[in-house]
Amino acid sequence: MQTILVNELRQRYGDFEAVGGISFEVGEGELFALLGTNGAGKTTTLETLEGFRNAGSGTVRVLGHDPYRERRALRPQLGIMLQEAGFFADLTVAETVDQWRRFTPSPRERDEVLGMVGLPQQTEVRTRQLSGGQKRRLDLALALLGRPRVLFLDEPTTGMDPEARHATWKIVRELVADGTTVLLTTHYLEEAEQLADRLAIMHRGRIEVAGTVADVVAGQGDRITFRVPDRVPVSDLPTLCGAVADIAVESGRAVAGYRVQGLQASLYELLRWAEHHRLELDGLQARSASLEDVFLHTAAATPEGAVR
Ligand SMILES: Nc1ncnc2c1ncn2[C@@H]1O[C@H](COP(=O)(O)OP(=O)(O)OP(=O)(O)O)[C@@H](O)[C@H]1O
Repeated sequence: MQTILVNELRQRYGDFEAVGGISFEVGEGELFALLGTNGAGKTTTLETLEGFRNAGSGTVRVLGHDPYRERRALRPQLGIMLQEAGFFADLTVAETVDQWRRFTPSPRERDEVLGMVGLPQQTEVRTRQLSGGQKRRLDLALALLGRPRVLFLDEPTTGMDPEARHATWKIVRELVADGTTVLLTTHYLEEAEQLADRLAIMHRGRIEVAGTVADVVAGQGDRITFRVPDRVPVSDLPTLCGAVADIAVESGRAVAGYRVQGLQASLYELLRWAEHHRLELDGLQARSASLEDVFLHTAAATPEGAVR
């Protein structure tokens, strides 16, 4: 049995289809990241899995349960970190945790969860006085109180400084190593690269690409870029193993960018061309595709407002 199963899920808000028939599965102890452009439908998908919304159509299962209809059975096994924290501003951190402990079966001790998320010094601070990153950490502490089998994290590290983000990644890695299944959404591609066993990139309600980071990046080609030399008209730039240059302007200079299959042969052609024309190639870079390249390519493929 898959811990999380989504099959042909569709969700509408009135006439607007926010999720347009997506499918994916997450196995026990796996971390799956949902990436996507703004408004792609990630939170709507997460809210459906968390049992806050009934599936418009399609099938959704978490630990074998329908999360909306069987919420009562499922809820104690879930940890949920929403995008916006909803704390009582006048309660202290300790009071907030204590209040949540009352509603949680066999909860972790207060000191244990605050220690896990790195807030042991803040017990007497009122929640309204916490920084944005500390609020996210308190939110994570509350999601971990019930030792969840499945953890939903909606942009868990937004507002955190790099140190807090790395500390949070460490906590999440340890939870996954202990067998917790995690579904997270993030806008930080590095977060997905660091944590995800598998990921999916959503755009306008659809999953455009999915797999391991290596799967997703494979087949995207490598990148060669350089500043176009002043005396070379753009129309005279070479093709590299059949690839044509895309021209971008950076700091007032034209930059040629090629998406090529296989760096070595393409670089060889480029360097031979430069040698032949006695050109120095400023800012020459050659590298493999990154998750960011795939993300930007996916977002550009069907821009907002375009008809599919
Ligand atoms: N309650 C609602 N009523 C109407 N439209 C909504 C509602 N909630 C979300 N939407 C719309 O549905 C689409 C998907 O929203 P959703 O919040 O799921 O996207 P997201 O991928 O989480 O976006 P972001 O990365 O910006 O948080 C958006 O266009 C959003 O404006």
